[in-house]
Amino acid sequence: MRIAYTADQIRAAEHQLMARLPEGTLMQRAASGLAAACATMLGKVYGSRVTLLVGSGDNGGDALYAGALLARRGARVEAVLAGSRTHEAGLEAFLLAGGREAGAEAIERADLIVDGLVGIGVSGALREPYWGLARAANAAAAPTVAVDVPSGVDASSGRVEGAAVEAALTVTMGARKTGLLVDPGAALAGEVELVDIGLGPYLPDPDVVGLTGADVAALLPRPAAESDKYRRGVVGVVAGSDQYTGAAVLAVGGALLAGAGMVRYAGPGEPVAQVRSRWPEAVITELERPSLDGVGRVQAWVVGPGLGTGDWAREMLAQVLASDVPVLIDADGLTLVARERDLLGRDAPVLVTPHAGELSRLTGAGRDEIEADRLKHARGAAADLGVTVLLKGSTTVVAEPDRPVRVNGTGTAWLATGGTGDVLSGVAGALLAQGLGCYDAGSCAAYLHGLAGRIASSGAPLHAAGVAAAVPAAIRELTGRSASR
Ligand SMILES: NC(=O)C1=CN([C@@H]2O[C@H](COP(=O)(O)OP(=O)(O)OC[C@H]3O[C@@H](n4cnc5c(N)ncnc54)[C@H](O)[C@@H]3O)[C@@H](O)[C@H]2O)[C@@H](O)CC1
Ligand SMILES: Nc1ncnc2c1ncn2[C@@H]1O[C@H](COP(=O)(O)OP(=O)(O)O)[C@@H](O)[C@H]1O
Ligand SMILES: [K+]
Repeated sequence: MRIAYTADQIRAAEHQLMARLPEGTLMQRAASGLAAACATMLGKVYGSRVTLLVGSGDNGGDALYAGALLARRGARVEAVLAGSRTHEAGLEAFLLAGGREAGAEAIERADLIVDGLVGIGVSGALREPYWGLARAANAAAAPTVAVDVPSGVDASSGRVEGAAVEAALTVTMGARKTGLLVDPGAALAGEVELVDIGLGPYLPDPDVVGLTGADVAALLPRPAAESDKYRRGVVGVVAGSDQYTGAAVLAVGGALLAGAGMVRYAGPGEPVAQVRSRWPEAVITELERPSLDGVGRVQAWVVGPGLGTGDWAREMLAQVLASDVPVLIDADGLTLVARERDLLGRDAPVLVTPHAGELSRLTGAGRDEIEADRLKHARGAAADLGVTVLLKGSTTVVAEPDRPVRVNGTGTAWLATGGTGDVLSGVAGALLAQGLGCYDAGSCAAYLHGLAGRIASSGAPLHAAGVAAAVPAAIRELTGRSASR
């Protein structure tokens, strides 16, 4: 499990630890970890050119002490002092070790840039001259190592107001920061290396959690020797319409390939014909009118993709929600719920899977605002609606009241293509039907879907059906062949 914390949580832990240690100990630990990471990146330290961007706070102090260590190993280290003041002891140590002060032009001659402008103490958009230095570092040929967080990224949310440093590596102190796991911050952090400064015992429950492949493998249901198709989990899919047939095919495919024991599909003539020809495995009910009578028992429903938003769709959604099993609502289902919130009043669990535009419809917040602070809006919606919210996008986040938000970064931007969300709804539905709760089903589905996207893409365009087809390979990659007994 990768865990991360807000700036406030880190500060509180630091205070407790600092009270037990001689002054400056933590910064020395941070600086030696940082210097070691820079040395690895440089390969050869002696004779290399390192430029430090030094802000007015302790983030700059970390950079200066690390710069001193590199200077002692023979690097030519220059420091651009950007703040109205500079960490005094750090600067003294730096100069004593042979480091030199320089102007912004030192950025261009560097082999490596160290971004110590601002860390967890950032507030708002970078001000000048930090802003200009961040841009110059981004434009330079040399890679940048960010100290603690890339300057300009809000450590607690991943939010970026204005410009931020684009790091090749972020060396983060004590514990990961939430903003390193959530876009846009995550995308700017590059690789993230954690330096242990002894904070562990003082850290509270994490703010956010990222599942690893091993975590997902441990959570994924596997068929046992005595399994049968009913006990493995039956998913019901109510998706597609005469106008949008593909959504039905893709959602059913996601469910089948994510390990459902059986998939029941119910819909009108056109999508039925498509699903029947594409997935002979599905058990299909062709509907003359919007009714679940005679469709049979399921352990979870997926409702909404391509369903439309007219009376038929509304009636199907209402009937699905009147059942006593978990329901995943996506796409058009979310538009209907946004119009009629009372539909969500049910006892059994609900997982909603909006993208930012759909969440905007549900909550009234602007789409850009949601994308800038995904955590806040997913958390807020989960609390307001009393459901589990899986917010899709470049970082997918899964929020449920009173639990750390789960974040997923396994995807690829190639997934931003029509229909991939329909596949995700099927995958998550299959996991719900197999007995996972909304929180686990949502976060495991996001992980598998992202991994399947990477497998399907392999650096080139993918299509949604290809993502569904790659789901078994994603599961195999996580669990190994032993899973298939
Ligand atoms: N306190 C400690 O013992 C430790 C601190 N650590 C380092 O200290 C950092 C936190 O230090 P600070 O609390 O001094 O805070 P920072 O160094 O992150 O930033 C504070 C300074 O940045 C300026 N600033 C804030 N927002 C700005 C903006 N938008 N544009 C321009 N300037 C801005 C403020 O005026 C302030 O002077 C951590 O990120 C980490 O790098 C680590 O060394 C671990 C140990
Ligand atoms: N930039 C991106 N990086 C990674 N994944 C992305 C990105 N953009 C979209 N995705 C993923 O692609 C899928 C798109 O789903 P959705 O927006 O519902 O599309 P559709 O309705 O066409 O199926 C989601 O799983 C989402 O998380
Ligand atoms: K920084």
